[in-house]
Formats: sequence, structure tokens, C-alpha cells
Amino acid sequence: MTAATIPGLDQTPTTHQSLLAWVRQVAELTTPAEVVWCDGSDEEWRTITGKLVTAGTFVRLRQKPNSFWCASDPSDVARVEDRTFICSTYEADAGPTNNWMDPIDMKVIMTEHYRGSMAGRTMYVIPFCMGPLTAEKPMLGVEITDSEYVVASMHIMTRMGSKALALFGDDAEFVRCLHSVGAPLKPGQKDVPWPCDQTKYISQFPEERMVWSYGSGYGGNALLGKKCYSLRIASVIGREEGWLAEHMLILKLTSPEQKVHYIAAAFPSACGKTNLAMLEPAIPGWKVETLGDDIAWLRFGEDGRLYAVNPENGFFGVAPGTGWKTNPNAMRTLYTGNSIFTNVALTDDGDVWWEGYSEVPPDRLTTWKREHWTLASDELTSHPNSRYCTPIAQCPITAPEWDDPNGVPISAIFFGGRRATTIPLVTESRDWQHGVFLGATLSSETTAAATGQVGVVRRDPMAMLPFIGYHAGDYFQHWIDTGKHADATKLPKIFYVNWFRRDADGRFLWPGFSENARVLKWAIERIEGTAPAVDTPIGWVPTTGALDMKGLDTPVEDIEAVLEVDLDEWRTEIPLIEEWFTTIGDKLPTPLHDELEALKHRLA
Ligand SMILES: Nc1nc2c(ncn2[C@@H]2O[C@H](COP(=O)(O)OP(=O)(O)OP(=O)(O)O)[C@@H](O)[C@H]2O)c(=O)[nH]1
Ligand SMILES: O=C([O-])CC(=O)C(=O)O
Ligand SMILES: [Mn+2]
Repeated sequence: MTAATIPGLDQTPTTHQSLLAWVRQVAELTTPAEVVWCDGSDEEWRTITGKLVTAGTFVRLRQKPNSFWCASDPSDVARVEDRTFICSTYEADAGPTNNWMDPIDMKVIMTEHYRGSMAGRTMYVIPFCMGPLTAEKPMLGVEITDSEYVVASMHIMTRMGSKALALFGDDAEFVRCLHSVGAPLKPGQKDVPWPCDQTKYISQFPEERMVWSYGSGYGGNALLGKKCYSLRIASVIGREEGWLAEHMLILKLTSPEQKVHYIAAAFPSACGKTNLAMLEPAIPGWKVETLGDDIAWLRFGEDGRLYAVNPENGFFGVAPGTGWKTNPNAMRTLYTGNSIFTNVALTDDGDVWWEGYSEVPPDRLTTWKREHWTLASDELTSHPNSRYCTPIAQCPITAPEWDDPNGVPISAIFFGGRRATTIPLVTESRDWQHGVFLGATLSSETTAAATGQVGVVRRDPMAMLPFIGYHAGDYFQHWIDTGKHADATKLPKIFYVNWFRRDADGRFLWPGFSENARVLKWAIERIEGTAPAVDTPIGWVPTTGALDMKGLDTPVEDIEAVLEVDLDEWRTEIPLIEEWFTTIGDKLPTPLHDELEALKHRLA
């Protein structure tokens, strides 16, 4: 089919010539059966979800309004870090933590994959905006995709359609995001519920502000506004323009005295961001409201404070472990409806279920692998990285200022990981530079959010290892410079937390979830100068009496153990940090090297 005859291609709802030219070029390459520009309307949502139900991709739920169950191909369930590439002109600019390929070579390879890849399918053009539409400089993008699942998910996760396209004018800059599941249909060929290709590429071209994704339909690989744009590409833009794009939740904490603090926290994938963002404090009088659960863009305001904006419009949260006891606010959000559930179990009466959803599972279920399941089965009902996708605006504790284009001023930054040993419940950094050191040496056990082995300790600097779009050494320098150029009294204080420390039997020492409010409270009291702490070789740690323990039934031995700074454990950590810093090479900023030497000295 020649491009001129592709239905919908001559439909041009914009006067942005370079956008139109790019859409035409992609259509000519991928040869879809038709082209559709997405307007983001409710009617479009009904059409798309209806199509997905007919195709067998979605099952409409009977127990949650306007909501759908979806099971992916069992091979396409998580981000594929080994297939993710930073295609900068020079390999040195991608640094030691990224897979690199020459952009010219990558384009040659991927162009051949894209050639005809949308045959028999609809090519959707999704104009979108990351962050508030009312921003002074709206952060625009366009995703071209052949996946209805992506269109439906982008409806929830981004501000998209006509309201975004209205901001393009004739020549606004935007990030070009191209996505194909890589499963062309021959005439008459029957589709499968989850088309994808065994070959996958998730390629970022930072210099061209462009993303090419091929072969996967899964969230982080396919919803290109999320990790690909808002972290990998945005981190490069932020470095050039003097701001930070980070893998952080944003929450608002109000004390019983009605004092407000905003906190941003970076934990690796599946390490507790969504849960902390929606926390229901276990201590009376304290209130948490949500502004974001995954990504924060941090820029200095005119008053010299660091302000955070959440670029997203929805939550793409881990389902297992989400229940009325652990995260009631997520449950309330999901019960409102308007959600997509991927790779969880389906009940016979048309509801979803997953491990931790309720104490007792229903007698019978359909698993995420579309298999029959009974109480006698010992298989998991849901994939460990199964996800819900739901609008932020319907979360009952969303802060009214979540859509404020100016963002909110951050008082504290938390870094945290999943470590069974060594890392105490909470440590306060000595100053910004020491805080950057804590972030740069952050470590965590791997989780099911990415393919590969689970439970292996790896360094995950600022929880950004898979998302830094350039050289990690330059990224550390950018963090140090951010502090250097600021008024130190206005910078957020940096803390390091670990909800996941265990005893010798593998039991969590800290109850976590709503009890984490006790740690937030201590951090705020440290900022206000009212809570005690001990000066240890690794930083300031609360005394057992410093944490508010009222109403907590955790034995005091466990509290002592979770707060312990075990010098022997720390001494075994040093070579691991040295090895990590060696990986960074020449670009490791001297201040971080100095911080390591100072730590070694204090531990000696
Ligand atoms: N023990 C313990 N588990 C927690 C805590 N907070 C979260 N979890 C569990 O950790 C897993 C991941 O939590 P999330 O809040 O979804 O993690 P996330 O960082 O938002 O993950 P991504 O969406 O992948 O970036 C879930 O199974 C939670 O139940 C906690 O304080 N203690
Ligand atoms: O990006 C995704 O696919 C899901 C997610 O939030 C993560 O892995 O951190
Ligand atoms: Mn999350």
C-alpha cells in the first residue's frame, strides 16, 4: 500500500509541519492498515477498550466500574534492561552503566524491524504532555504506536489527545516516541490477545530527544512517556538546563500542628514508592497526601528552594502486596474504577485478585497465565510484577496542588533500597555532598520489575541505575553541582532509609507501611531541629528513644536491631562501594571519592 492510500493519513488535526512529516514517514515505513489521531475523549476510550475486549486482550470487570483485566504474553512482563540502549553519538556519553549502540547503526537495525511492522494494524498518533498542561513550557511528546493497550494506558498515565495537541502550535519542540509491538498481520491472519516480538529494543536517542521501542507491549517498555521520556530523555534535558529528573514519589506531610512539608523519595522499582506515597500514618494527627508515586522533576524556584512536579497523570503500581491493610488508599482508588489490571488473576464473578489483595483467595480463579486455579494449586495467581493502572485524580488522598505547574517545595529527599542487612532503618546525611554520596552508593536487592535474577544486591544510584540517560559520573557531578549552586539553608535534607532489614531467620525487623510515618516524623523533627540523633560513622541515626513508638507493638530488641550501625557489616560494604566507584572510572567526582575516604577513616 502506498502512503497516500493509507486511510486516515491525510487527516491532519494540526498545522505542525514537522510532526505531520514524521507521522507520514513512519506510516510509509510501517505500512499500517489505517492511521488514527487520538483525541483523548471518553468516546475514544470506549472505542479502544471495546476493541480490546473484542480482541480478547481485555476482559471487562463486573465488580469494578469501567475497568479491565488483561493478561500479557508470559514472556513480556517487565522492563528489559539488557535490551535497553542509550544511543548517544559517543559511547563515552552513555557511560559504564548503560548499554550503548551507535545511533546510526541502531537506526539501521530498527528501521528494518519497523519496515511493515504495523501491517494489518491501526497506527495511533498520541500527542501528550508530561506534567501540567498549564506549565510555562509544557513538556510535549508524541507516541506513535500500533497497540490499543498502549493507547488505553496512555489515556490514564498522561495528559493526552486534543488538549495536548492544542499546545503544539506550528513548531513546538516535542519528544518523538515510536513504538511497535512488532507483530504485523497478514491479510486474514487472526490476531493474538497480546501481540509482541521475541526480539526487543528500547532505544533512547538523547541528542535527538527521541525514543524507539520495538517488540514489547509491557508498561515501562511501551508507555514511552514514562521511564523512557520522563527519566532517560528528561535526565539529559535536565542536566543541560540545570534541573533533575528523578525516580521519586512526592508526598505532602501535615503535622498535628498543621505544618506542611513535602518529601520526595527515590526507591528502586518494587521497593515501596507507591506505598509510601499513599501512606496512612499509624501515628495520630499526622496526614499524608499524594502528589506522585514514581517520577519527580526537580527545579529551583525563584525563592531558591527545590520544587517538584510529577510528570505523570496516573499510577502504574505493583499489584501483589496491595491490600486494605497495606495500602487502603490504593484500594479505594482502584474500587472507583476506570482502571486496567495487567497480569493479575480474574475471579469467576468478574473481579481481580492477587496475592495480598485479601487474606483468603476465592475458591477458584483464572491465573495471569489464563490457567484454571483452585485453593489446592500452589502456583502464584498473579505475576510478581503484575500492575494496576489508575488515574491519580481519583485517589482519595491526592493533594489538590498535584497539578500545580510550579510544583511543591521539597523539605527532604529520601533514598532507600531493599537490604536484608547493614543499612539501618534511617540515616540522616551530614550535608548535601554526603547525601549525594549516600544516593550514589545506594544498593538494593533486584526485584521482579525487571527481567533477570531476583534478590541480588546491586548498586542502584539514586534508584536511577536503569534510567540515567547519560554517563553516571556526570550524573553524580550534576547532583553535586545542584547543591553547590544553591543556598545550603534552602536545600532539602537528604536521608537514607531501609524498610527491609531482616533478622537471622529472614523476618522483617520493621513493620513498614503505615508505621513508616514514624520515620517521616523523625526526619521532619530533624529538619526543625527538635529530634535527637547519634553521630555515627555513616551519618546521623535516631536513638531508640528518638522515634515516636507510641502504639507500636514491635519489640524494643527489633527496634534496636533495625537501627543498629554494625561496623563489621559496614567494613564489608566498603570494598563493594570501591568496586562500584571503580566502574564509574575517571568521571567519578572527587568529592565522592573524598566522602568514601572519610567514611573508611571513620570506620577504621
Ligand atoms: N516489608 C515491606 N514491604 C513493603 C513496604 N512498602 C512496600 N512494600 C512492598 O514492596 C513491594 C513494592 O512496593 P511499591 O510501593 O509498589 O514499590 P514501587 O517503588 O512503587 O515500585 P515501582 O512501581 O516498580 O517503581 C510491594 O509488594 C509492597 O507490598 C514496607 O514498608 N515494608
Ligand atoms: O516502568 C515500569 O514498567 C514499571 C515501573 O514503574 C518500574 O519498573 O519502575
Ligand atoms: Mn510504583
